[in-house]
Amino acid sequence: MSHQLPSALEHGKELRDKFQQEKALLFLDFDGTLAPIVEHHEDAAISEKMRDLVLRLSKVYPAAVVSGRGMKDVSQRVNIPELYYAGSHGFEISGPGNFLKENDEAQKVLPTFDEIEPLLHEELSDIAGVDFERKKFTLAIHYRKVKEEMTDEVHDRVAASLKDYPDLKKADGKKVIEIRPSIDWHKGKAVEFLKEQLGEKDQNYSVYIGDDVTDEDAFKYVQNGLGILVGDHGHQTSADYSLKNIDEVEQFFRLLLEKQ
Ligand SMILES: O=P(O)(O)OC[C@H]1O[C@H](O[C@H]2O[C@H](CO)[C@@H](O)[C@H](O)[C@H]2O)[C@H](O)[C@@H](O)[C@@H]1O
Repeated sequence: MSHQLPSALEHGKELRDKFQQEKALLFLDFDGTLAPIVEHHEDAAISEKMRDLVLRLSKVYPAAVVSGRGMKDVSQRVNIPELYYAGSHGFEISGPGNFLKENDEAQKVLPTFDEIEPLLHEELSDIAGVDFERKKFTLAIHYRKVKEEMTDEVHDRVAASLKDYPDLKKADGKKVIEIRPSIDWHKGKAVEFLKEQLGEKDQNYSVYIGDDVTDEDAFKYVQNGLGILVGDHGHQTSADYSLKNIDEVEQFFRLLLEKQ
């Protein structure tokens, strides 16, 4: 839980010195970290203030955005062309100079997504408030607007439908079920892959900032560096520091930019 973690803001100056010394690489989640959580996923937006901070930071620390959103979607929302973007929880990665890397194994699962998506629409059609978001390599089923007493039913029906599809698996996020390929790939592995693209040789100290359970894959997997949890997702965390909310993320970014 995040309240057991030291505050990244309170330790800001020592962290800034460490990041400078280690020439840190910066990995940033989008929803809940750069953009506030909102009722409808299509309305999520990064503020001009935050965009400017991320742009300035990326000139000091090579940076990537690592998101559960589709790669195009998140890159358009952030709209800083100089950055790398890992979308669909890392299954698709883009970067400057038309860099594009899609997970080959996940490509083979695309027809299964096409098959199960209409079935799930049908299966959940009588539950008000369910909202689908298809990303290239993952399918989100949002239940933020579903009545509290019906959310277990959404989980149960999705789990039951997935029994016939061993090449897909279910993961949880904030008021969302994420259906992903049953492949050993996640945000943490995407970060390891991105280190090669972003850093110079031997530059692999990574700072990962995220708010959701799916960011735990990155907190756990990132060996050399540290994780900062934004807010509290209600589960155990492998992060090293915490920030209370997006305002604190902004303050932390400002602090990192001091003395440059
Ligand atoms: O990895 P992230 O960049 O944090 O993306 C995780 C999911 O974020 C989005 O859903 C979440 O944010 C929505 C907008 O605030 C909110 O309405 C929803 O309840 C949250 O789960 C996005 O829509 C998903 O595709 C991402 O996987």
